[in-house]
Amino acid sequence: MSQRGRFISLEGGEGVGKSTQAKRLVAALQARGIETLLTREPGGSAGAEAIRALLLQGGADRWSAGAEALLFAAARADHVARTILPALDDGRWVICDRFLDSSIAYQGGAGGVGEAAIRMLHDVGSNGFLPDRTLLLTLDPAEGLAREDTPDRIGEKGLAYHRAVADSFLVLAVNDTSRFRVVDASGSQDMVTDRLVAALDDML
Ligand SMILES: Nc1ncnc2c1ncn2[C@@H]1O[C@H](COP(=O)(O)OP(=O)(O)OP(=O)(O)O)[C@@H](O)[C@H]1O
Ligand SMILES: Cc1cn([C@H]2C[C@H](O)[C@@H](COP(=O)(O)O)O2)c(=O)[nH]c1=O
Repeated sequence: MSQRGRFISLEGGEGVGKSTQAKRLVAALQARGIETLLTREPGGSAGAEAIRALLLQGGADRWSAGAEALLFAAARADHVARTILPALDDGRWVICDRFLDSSIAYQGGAGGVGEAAIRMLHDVGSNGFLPDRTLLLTLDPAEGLAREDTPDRIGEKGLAYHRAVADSFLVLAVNDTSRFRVVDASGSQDMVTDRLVAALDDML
């Protein structure tokens, strides 16, 4: 039987480079002979991708923060059960572009739902399942938003909301230094990839 894979999430605000770096990280791991699956949230399974369309299209006030939290938790439950756990059980590593901490920072912190409520929904939907390591990419939110050509429904919520998201992410990282690594997202893409690989060094 193969050894269980590792589950790595990439987190951070809008435009910090998560999607770019998730692909680069997969390439770096595969170059080391590690079979790796790239996935994302919201999405990553058929049901979760259908919920993604509901969440990211429409006007900024289409959903309340509470309704958003429920939809993200439902999408995550499907994604964990149908995509993430089977890949880990097969021995593959999973790189996930956003996971639970996005819900805590966006809906829980900036949206005002609260961290405890988000964790409770995650307990119900996904048995409280957590990444082995979370890489938090940090960049000034104004710089990140300026990189986005076509912001989605949540990306359009305004700078104050996104500053609150960035603050919430940092609090999470400071409070759980065993799971989180904070990685500077400024500089060239190569520089950021090198920092991310270094932040996984002890697992390689
Ligand atoms: N190190 C970098 N320096 C400058 N631009 C970058 C860097 N990394 C990525 N970008 C560019 O910034 C934009 C956003 O990158 P990307 O989509 O990877 O960010 P993201 O964090 O996944 O965004 P989102 O929050 O919307 O998911 C893209 O145009 C990308 O090419
Ligand atoms: C998982 C998750 C995501 N969000 C927000 C963050 C972004 O604005 C979008 C996802 O877009 P991306 O370009 O694919 O990163 O959704 C959120 O508010 N809560 C979450 O749990």
